[in-house]
Amino acid sequence: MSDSELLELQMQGKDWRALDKALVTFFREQQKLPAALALLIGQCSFALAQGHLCLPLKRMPQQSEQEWQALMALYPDLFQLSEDNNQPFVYANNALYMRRYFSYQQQIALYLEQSNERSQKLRQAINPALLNQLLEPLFPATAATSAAPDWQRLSCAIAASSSFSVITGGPGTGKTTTVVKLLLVLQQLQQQQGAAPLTIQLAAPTGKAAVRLRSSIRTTLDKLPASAEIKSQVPTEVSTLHKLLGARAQSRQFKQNALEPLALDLLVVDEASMLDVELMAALLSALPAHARLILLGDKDQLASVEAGALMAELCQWAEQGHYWPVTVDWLNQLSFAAVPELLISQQGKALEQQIGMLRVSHRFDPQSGIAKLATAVNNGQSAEVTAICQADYADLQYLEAAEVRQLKQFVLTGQVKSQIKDAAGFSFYLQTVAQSPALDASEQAIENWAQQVLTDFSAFQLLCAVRQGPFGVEQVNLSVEKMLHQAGLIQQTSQQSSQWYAGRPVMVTQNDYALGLMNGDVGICLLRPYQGKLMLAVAFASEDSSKAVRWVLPSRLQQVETAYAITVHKSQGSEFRHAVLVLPDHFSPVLTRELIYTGITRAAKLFSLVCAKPDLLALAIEQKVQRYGAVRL
Ligand SMILES: Nc1ncnc2c1ncn2[C@@H]1O[C@H](COP(=O)(O)OP(=O)(O)OP(=O)(O)O)[C@@H](O)[C@H]1O
Repeated sequence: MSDSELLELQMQGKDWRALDKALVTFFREQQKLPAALALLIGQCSFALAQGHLCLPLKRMPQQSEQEWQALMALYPDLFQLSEDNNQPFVYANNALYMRRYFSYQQQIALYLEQSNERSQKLRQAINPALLNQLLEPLFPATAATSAAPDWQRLSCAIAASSSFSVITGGPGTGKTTTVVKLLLVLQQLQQQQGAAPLTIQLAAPTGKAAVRLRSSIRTTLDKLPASAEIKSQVPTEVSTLHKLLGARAQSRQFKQNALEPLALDLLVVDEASMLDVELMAALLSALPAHARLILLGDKDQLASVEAGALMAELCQWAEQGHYWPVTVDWLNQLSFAAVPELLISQQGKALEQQIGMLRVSHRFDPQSGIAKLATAVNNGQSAEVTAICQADYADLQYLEAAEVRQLKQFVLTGQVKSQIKDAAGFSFYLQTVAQSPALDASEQAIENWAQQVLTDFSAFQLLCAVRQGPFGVEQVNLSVEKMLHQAGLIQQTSQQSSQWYAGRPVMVTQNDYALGLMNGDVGICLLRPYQGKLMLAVAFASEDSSKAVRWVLPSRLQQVETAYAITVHKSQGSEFRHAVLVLPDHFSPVLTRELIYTGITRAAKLFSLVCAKPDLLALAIEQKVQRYGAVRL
């Protein structure tokens, strides 16, 4: 097929977004581009939609790389090949970038390079004996730590002596616990050196993740051995990154930037797998030069919806360690058990010396169904995954359903196996919704009830892999509503004249700065008493610790979707007592190992897998996310 025919096909087809097509039309008209280059630009723009930072030219086999370069060289105002004239496209690392994304990549790479140097100096300046003394009460020796290194202790030491560091680990491996201990260690170091306490800020990419981190920091801090004075120097408030950076409506620019940097000495960002390169670049711009940055997250989770796979890339070698012998000598001074030789590598990069991986889950017994399933999925063992699904685990249910309506009973009770307690289907939270307080109830009683509804709702969540089709988020939500309506648990559905009814869960789909609601926030519509009458209002968990619930009038919520089912992407940063992953009946490129792993690890106690077409599970597990572009050059 000729370039013109291929271009025509894409311009008329469904793959490219309207934005990709508009870009091609614009440059074709402005620059009289030949079809081949127009196709290249269209594919480069479309690559971003798929999460890539760039388009490697090897993905455009119509011409050799030299031929592409020669073609691009004919349009020096459009393509940067050597000299930088602020052209909209940049050719580098055998790939074509849109300038903005090339700049983000360069900025992050430069930061990593500079922080490597700063970290090496910092590590040399810290006395291991003093550090050991501070680690001792927080990470005492146990039978386990004499047999294998205590990775929480060592990750804490790594982060304490780094300007930039990452602590990665699966669910319940103690990322929060470790970081709270780290903050106590750092504040004690300051005290011992007669320096002022560090100004620390905690942040997360979504409101839900921020609320979760806040409550888990508080519980952790209470339990730890440290003086009240030192504990008071560890913040318990957690902000969303957008709030911290001062996001502005209708603008990509933040209030805090290189000219107005954040007033802090140390920033901890949780759920870092959700960070995309644009947000990371904005964060780095706003970070004062002396400040430390610590990222927490699970490297195996789905990458951000936007371009880049930052966390996976930073932690590319975390599993293997890739620690230099000198790093291991240093770590061994702080460890009860020696770091295994397998984790030593002369070839490791400076970045790897700043990464700690937590390797033991304290939430899931390694013999539990959830832990075994998550591991088998991560290792790509599809036969093992099928066997685990069929086996009899108390925390795992497997259900095949060729049509959504077969899920009716399951949606109400959450139960497949009769011996499983607390499976909590949707009838669980709807019972709480029905127990509304009396008309003259106090505001506190109303708030307590709404808070209980929100908690009970998070006991059961359907997670869909896709949006469209019979098992996609949209159809599943409609079907569930119908089932709950037929069961008399809700009074109407959102398809009726007024979309709003008591019990309707909704997810915000766009940041609304005026209302203070962020994309991904979940609220529940309730019939609440107000001045002697009943009125519909939507309750959201409050990020502000002074109150538990924030009320918003339904009429003010323009960008929301019903949320009995949400996509796995949107569930990142959240945890549900019983998480249900619903796989579709057709293959889709979004079905990947990372997606299945992310779905499974949203479950705190019970995980159910619903398969419309069982063979798709193995296919999905064999498919790993691949994203082009690299921040570590
Ligand atoms: N070394 C340990 N020994 C025993 N229990 C621990 C240890 N570390 C953490 N825990 C417990 O394990 C649970 C999970 O810890 P934590 O919340 O720190 O993990 P996380 O990795 O941040 O989890 P999440 O997956 O929610 O991000 C908590 O109840 C915590 O108290």
